[in-house]
Amino acid sequence: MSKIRVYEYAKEKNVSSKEIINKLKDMNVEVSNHMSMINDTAKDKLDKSFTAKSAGSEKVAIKTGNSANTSNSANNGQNNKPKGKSGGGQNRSQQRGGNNRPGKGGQNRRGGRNNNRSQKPQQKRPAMPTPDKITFKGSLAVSELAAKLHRESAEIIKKLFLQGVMATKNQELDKDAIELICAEYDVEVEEEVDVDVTDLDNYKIEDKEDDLQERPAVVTIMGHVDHGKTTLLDSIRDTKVTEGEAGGITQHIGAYQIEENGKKITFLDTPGHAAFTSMRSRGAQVTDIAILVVAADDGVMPQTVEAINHAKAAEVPIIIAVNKIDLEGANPDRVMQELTEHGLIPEDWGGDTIFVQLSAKKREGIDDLLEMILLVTEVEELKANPNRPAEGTVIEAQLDKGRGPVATLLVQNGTMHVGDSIVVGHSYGRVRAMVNDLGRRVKTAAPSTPVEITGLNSVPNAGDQFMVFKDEKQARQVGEAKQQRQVEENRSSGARVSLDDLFNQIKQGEVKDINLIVKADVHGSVEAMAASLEKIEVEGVKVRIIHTGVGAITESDVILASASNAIIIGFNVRPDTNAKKAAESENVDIRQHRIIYKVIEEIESAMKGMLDPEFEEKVIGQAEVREIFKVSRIGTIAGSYVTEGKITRDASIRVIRDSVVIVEDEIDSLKRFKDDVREVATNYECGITLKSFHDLKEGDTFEAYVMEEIERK
Ligand SMILES: Nc1nc2c(ncn2[C@@H]2O[C@H](COP(=O)(O)OP(=O)(O)OP(=O)(O)O)[C@@H](O)[C@H]2O)c(=O)[nH]1
Repeated sequence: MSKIRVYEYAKEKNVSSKEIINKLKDMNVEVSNHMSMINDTAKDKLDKSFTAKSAGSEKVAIKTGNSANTSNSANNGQNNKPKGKSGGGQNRSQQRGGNNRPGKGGQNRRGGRNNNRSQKPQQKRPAMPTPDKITFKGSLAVSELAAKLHRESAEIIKKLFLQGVMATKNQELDKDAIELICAEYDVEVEEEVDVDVTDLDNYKIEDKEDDLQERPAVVTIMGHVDHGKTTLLDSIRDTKVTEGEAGGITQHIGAYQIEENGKKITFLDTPGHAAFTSMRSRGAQVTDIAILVVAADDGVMPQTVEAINHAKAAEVPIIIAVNKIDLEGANPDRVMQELTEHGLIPEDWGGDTIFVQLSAKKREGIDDLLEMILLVTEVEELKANPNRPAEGTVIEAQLDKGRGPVATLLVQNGTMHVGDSIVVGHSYGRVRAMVNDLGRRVKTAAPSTPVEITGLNSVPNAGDQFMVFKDEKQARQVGEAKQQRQVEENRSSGARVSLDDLFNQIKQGEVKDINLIVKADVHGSVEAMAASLEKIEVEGVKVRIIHTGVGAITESDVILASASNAIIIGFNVRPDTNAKKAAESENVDIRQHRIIYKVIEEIESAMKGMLDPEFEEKVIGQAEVREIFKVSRIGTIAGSYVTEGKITRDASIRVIRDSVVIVEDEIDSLKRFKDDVREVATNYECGITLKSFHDLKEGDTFEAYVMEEIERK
């Protein structure tokens, strides 16, 4: 038995030694380098793999009609046989001999075929085995499908033709056509779909039927204005929540849970159907049962009908609470009658709608209502798997000054634990602390439980989906990808909210919340302003304060504004240089004010479409105070250096100290040396005195601005 070294074999086959080493490794034959010996068994295997390979390459040769090349390359292989190794193994000489002895073609298929082919090239193409399965993305051209099936395009074209489809080689075939053709060859087809890493649906865990357990119903109370939604929610909470929970302080977290006959019911504590609908518009379905409150003295009103339609669209069972039956003018029968017109027919009248008569104010009939809720819950067979990572929906979220982003989450499946890694809408983090509706810290939250959590890196939106990930790293990756996606979407949409076109965007339904970032010089102002701004509501559009802070407007404020489509309000503070640049490139609107009511007025009138800025402030230059001269008769002269733009005699001046506007004033005198001048340009020194403010300090900055009339769009 003779042996051959890797490099020799490689040379013989006209391939690199590396390729041979890899092939041997694939065959589990250990070789250390190109000098290693290949034993006979391994060589046999290698020979076979080369035979198979060359059979495959023949297809190409035939296709190009260049059969001579194929034979040449076979010859080359022989010619490259290492010298001095003539005894180079019987195997080799046998194989080579195969070429010389066509009659024994079976020993060397390649050689045999080559010879045959040179006689009858058209017939000799070997059929590559049809694959068991092919994969594709989107669509395939006929030629691509042919290649995947190891067939000629003509064959596929013919098959298509027989199926009544006229196609050319380059024609794109859709999924159906691909499947049809593959079915003829008994080949399985799999469509490769790009997985969207930001889509939480891709991470959803399917529960086995056996793992599902009963869960409490999540109930929303809807109805017309003043029909008693809040009173009903309050009376349910007051009568039930504190029972057995002595000392429990109810807390408004957007939802609460009560217990009736040993069973829990979760109420979304957001009166009106606004929450219900806005969540649904985000694709979140949190409600299992809708309670429709109708005042017995008022009957069916426009919002009652709206509520019915929303509940029907969401395919949520409706229980009618006929409220205020304590009133003299109460007429429950009329309510029932009116509701039949909307397909809600009481059981007594042959329908299947549950009606409960109650007085939310007098707390009568509450137990009946709860009993009916439990009944519907049973019928609906509401289930979840508590033994898996949690997922659900954001009920409410806001930024808390002390605790950072705070979100009330409704766990809809699984159980949430403190410490869980979580992705919530576009934010993510680890559940730092969980508080229930009684204000108590809890460690776990089972299905249908509302909990308030902290630990997120930003404020999510109501209606956002959340999901707990077992792997913290994965949670972070998904969260970061989602955040990045949002930044890109906002950037590409280019439709940043600016106060000037806010009204149009509201009208077109593009804006539902106005996100604001509030920066001010002192805590008190931030708080006062945030509180007043949050109260503004025009046409159902609300102000949402997503971030507040004390100090200059920074680049990170601008980036946050850009990512969340927010407007920045600076109260007595300015953007620093980087923030200015970022705001320009990111197209973020920064509004600067010195009087609180002006801020409120501006936002409110912008929302009403009445923003009418006829004049706009234009900053024309900046100067740095380098030296202070106190002159008894004149006051304080600020020896200044113009760093940007120009300072003009008639400009208004803001004095900025540590990024905070400390005063606004007028120029009293502007001098170059001893002369009064009308303006001083960049890189020139000048002496400035102000009309009323004299407490200037070295390092102060003068910002010069003029009011310019602007053209309205
Ligand atoms: N007599 C009587 N008055 C009630 C009853 N329920 C509510 N009210 C009164 O009706 C008025 C409106 O009640 P709310 O609970 O604020 O009504 P609402 O539907 O939440 O109203 P909006 O929040 O404005 O949509 C209040 O003055 C309540 O005291 C009731 O059962 N009987």
